[in-house]
Amino acid sequence: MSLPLPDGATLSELAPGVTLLTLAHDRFDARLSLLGGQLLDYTRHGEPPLLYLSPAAVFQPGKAIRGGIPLCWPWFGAHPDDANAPAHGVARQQPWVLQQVMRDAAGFSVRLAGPRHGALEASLELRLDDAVELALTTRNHSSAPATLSAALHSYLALGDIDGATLTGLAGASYLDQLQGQLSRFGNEPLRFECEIDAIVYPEGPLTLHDAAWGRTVTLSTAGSASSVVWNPWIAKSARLADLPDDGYRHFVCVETANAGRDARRLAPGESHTLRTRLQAQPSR
Ligand SMILES: O=P(O)(O)OC[C@H]1O[C@H](O)[C@H](O)[C@@H](O)[C@@H]1O
Repeated sequence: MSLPLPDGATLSELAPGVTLLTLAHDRFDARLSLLGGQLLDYTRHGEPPLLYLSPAAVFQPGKAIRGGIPLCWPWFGAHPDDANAPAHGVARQQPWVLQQVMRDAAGFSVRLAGPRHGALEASLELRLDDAVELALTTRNHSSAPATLSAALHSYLALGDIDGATLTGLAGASYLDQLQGQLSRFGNEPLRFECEIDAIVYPEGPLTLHDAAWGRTVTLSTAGSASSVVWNPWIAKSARLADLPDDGYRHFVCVETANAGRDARRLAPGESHTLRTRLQAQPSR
């Protein structure tokens, strides 16, 4: 029996083996790929998109989709001891199972079951209304403790990288992944003027300010003490086949995470939820 879908929710095939859930609401439209359990876009009517989806993204089972909110799970970055394991874990290349779609006056709630990796099992809850909320839960089914790292790898769309800043990092420590160095931010907002790839340890919510579109996006998190800030800049954009050469101008990844020293140890039977809420607002 197929899953009952509320008004405004439809399933279709985006590409061979890639199922798409489209959500149409009076106030916004969104699309979610069951490959990767990945929100691809969310756009409030009359506003620019919240998320960047690369026009050169590849939609193919076994490949990660460049853009939206990929789920890095159950490890972030390179596997700690297997050089052949895929970067950012197994969740983003695998099909997730749609379990429930509900609609109310304000929006949609969606529940997905994710892949299992060893003793770890993932599930995802999404709430889409005036904001976007994701909760990625990991359960350890083993009788032994297990290590987890993860990220909600949101590609936040920008009108233009020029004039974009990130606030909420004053005095925060960070691991510069390009230099392999631990450092600390000063009090100035972070500007984007070159490649950046850092695991940051903020004390509170981060806000991305976009001068070109005159808006801010605030990320409120729970179950997380780290975020990853990434922009590939010019040379890396040119190297990435699934990103246009000027792609770096149109997004910054601000990824709510359990990464670096914020990786978690799950006791037998324990579960952990990594949560983020993305709220866009006009700049004041
Ligand atoms: O190209 P991907 O595997 O999707 O990774 C894209 C980026 O993801 C994160 O932000 C990492 O910190 C970066 O090191 C990586 O380059």
